[in-house]
Amino acid sequence: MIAPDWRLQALPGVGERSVQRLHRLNIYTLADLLLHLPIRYEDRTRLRRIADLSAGERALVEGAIAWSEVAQGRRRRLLCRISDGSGQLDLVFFNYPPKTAERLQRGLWLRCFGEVRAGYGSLQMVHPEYKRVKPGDTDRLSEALTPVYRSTDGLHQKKLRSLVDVALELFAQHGQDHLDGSMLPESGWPGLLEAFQQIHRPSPETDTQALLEGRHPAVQRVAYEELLAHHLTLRRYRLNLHAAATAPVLDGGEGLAGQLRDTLPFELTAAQLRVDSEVAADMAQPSPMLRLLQGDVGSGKTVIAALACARAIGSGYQAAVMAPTELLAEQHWRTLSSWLIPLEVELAWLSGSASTAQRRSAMQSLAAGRAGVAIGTHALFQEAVEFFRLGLVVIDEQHRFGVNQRLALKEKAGSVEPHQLSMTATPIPRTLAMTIYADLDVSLLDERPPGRGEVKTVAVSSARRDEVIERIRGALLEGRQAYWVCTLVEASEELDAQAAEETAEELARELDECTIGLIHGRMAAAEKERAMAQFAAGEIELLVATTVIEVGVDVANASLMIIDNAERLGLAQLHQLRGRVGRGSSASSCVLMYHGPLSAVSRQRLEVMRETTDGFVIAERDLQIRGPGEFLGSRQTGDLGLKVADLSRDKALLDTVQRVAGRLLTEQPDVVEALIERWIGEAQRYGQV
Ligand SMILES: Nc1ncnc2c1ncn2[C@@H]1O[C@H](COP(=O)(O)OP(=O)(O)OP(=O)(O)O)[C@@H](O)[C@H]1O
Repeated sequence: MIAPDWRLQALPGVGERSVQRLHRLNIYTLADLLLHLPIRYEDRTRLRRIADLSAGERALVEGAIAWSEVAQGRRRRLLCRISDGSGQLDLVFFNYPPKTAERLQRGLWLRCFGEVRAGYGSLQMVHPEYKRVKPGDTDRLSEALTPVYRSTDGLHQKKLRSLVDVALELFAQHGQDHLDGSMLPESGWPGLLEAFQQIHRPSPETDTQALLEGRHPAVQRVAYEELLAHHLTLRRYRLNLHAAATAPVLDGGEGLAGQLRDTLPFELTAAQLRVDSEVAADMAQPSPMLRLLQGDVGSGKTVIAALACARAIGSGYQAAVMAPTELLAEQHWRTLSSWLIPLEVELAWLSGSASTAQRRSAMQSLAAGRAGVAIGTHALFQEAVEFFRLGLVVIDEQHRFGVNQRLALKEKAGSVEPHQLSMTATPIPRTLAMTIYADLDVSLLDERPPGRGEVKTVAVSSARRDEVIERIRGALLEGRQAYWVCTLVEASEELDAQAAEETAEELARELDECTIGLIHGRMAAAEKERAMAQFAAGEIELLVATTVIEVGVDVANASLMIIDNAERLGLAQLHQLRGRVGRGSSASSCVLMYHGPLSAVSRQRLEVMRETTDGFVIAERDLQIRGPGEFLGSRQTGDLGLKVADLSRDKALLDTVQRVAGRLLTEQPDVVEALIERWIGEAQRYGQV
């Protein structure tokens, strides 16, 4: 602990209202205050001569009031001219309190801080901060640059500054630096207290740009400690979990899993066999499995999930399969039904489009233990779904669920902890995965099932749209199917849906001999399902879609994809979309159609897409081009709850974070506890991360 009482309420002058306001800024403890970094700095350490000022800068000046007057006009304003002997500056106040005009009388010596602007014939400051001082009294000038923080209504900069002051003071008195030089990635970094002082109270010579951009060693030092604390929290969580015998031992399902393998229409790949045995070994343990299955698009993750379900059911337990969208849940339901119903497994389908009666009957069959597998979207599982004996949870598309959802799920299983298998089609570079998913074991499906056609990718300008249309016509005439993906153009789903509708109409005119279908996020679940089913059955030849089809959609006969406005998408999303073709044996193509001149980043992305179809290579390149923010989606990085560290800016720190974390966990558990306590807080705060 840094201070005896670390809550905000314990601070002098902090009442319930201030606490509420601080919460709005995500500040819950004194540590959070220290991690609330300035967004800019102001220099109030030295007085400037008025003659030296120029418009646009913020400066501290002083001078005697030469005259002041109330100017009537469209808006009444108080004008007050000060002079320091070198020059003159006008102070302008609108809507000023009546007392101000009385107070600011000729002859008074004022010290002002504000932004200098060009006025009529002279420089001015509008609404400067000001105070009366004695001429020449420079003793009380600040010694450090003045930080400006992101704030909220009713919480003034002054108040925030004084709270940070108190936090710094308490840290200086009670705070301990737990990391010695050998645990830091670089020598010469400041200690923690010094780092906070340099950030919140920098000396006038400090390179503030480096501070604001996070390159400064002081910010790096804090970011490093924050990353370390997060990583330790996840690793400790995993260690504790492994030590606890709270999960059911699911080792009785080999028979059912074997039957499933025998009835599949294909042989498992070597990678699938390996991952299946990793999963089986975990499930046979009395500590809960927390495994992340990373498989590139089309690598065959669903069958791994099905085998895991079979193992749970064969051991007398139930499984839940959760998907991020209705569309995907529906697809899982179709696939798993076709594989498991022949083995006499009952499935409960918690569809959003099912009638209340159907839903109720599915829930009853789950509660009574008749249904072995429940399938639905994440939202549906949050409702009052009761299980008879839940032993396994499969979560598809890991990166769409934050850490909290991961943890909240456990509650469904009562006193036992279900085994958990997460699946993601977004390959995550190793260092990143190890840092942000340190609580999970990772399995890789790094092999595509045999017999898949190659996907050729081209980038074309929208000026060549006519050629693209002809290409679609050709493919459809050969009996193939195609996707036309409209990417996010408008800020709203509604406008996007509209744009997709218009595109579909346009294409219907241009390709009038073809059957064209439409699917977008604003359609009712049942309508979407119908469109998808028709496409899967070959009744629709060209499917115009928004990015709702990004994940999971699996139609082997579709061998051409046009991505319109491809320059707007990140690599991960492009890769996902492209993964919808090349799922059958015929050769496929993906046309990335771009509009207008390309930015350097877009050009690089399209090049990467042309060069490779390997998701892991793409992920690495994505990280190089843009960093993990875009790569994981801002939600995911946001969900990590990092305040200072930035995974893309600070990726060079991650190796040391892992190495030092390993050492601390084995050699200095007390330091581990202290770091977690200080930066992450107690177990319930972990839930908020
Ligand atoms: N070993 C295999 N041999 C042949 N086909 C396979 C094999 N494994 C899976 N498949 C088939 O490959 C297709 C893709 O599998 P699946 O939908 O599980 O992929 P995925 O990993 O979920 O991909 P995505 O993330 O892109 O949706 C399915 O039609 C599936 O039946």
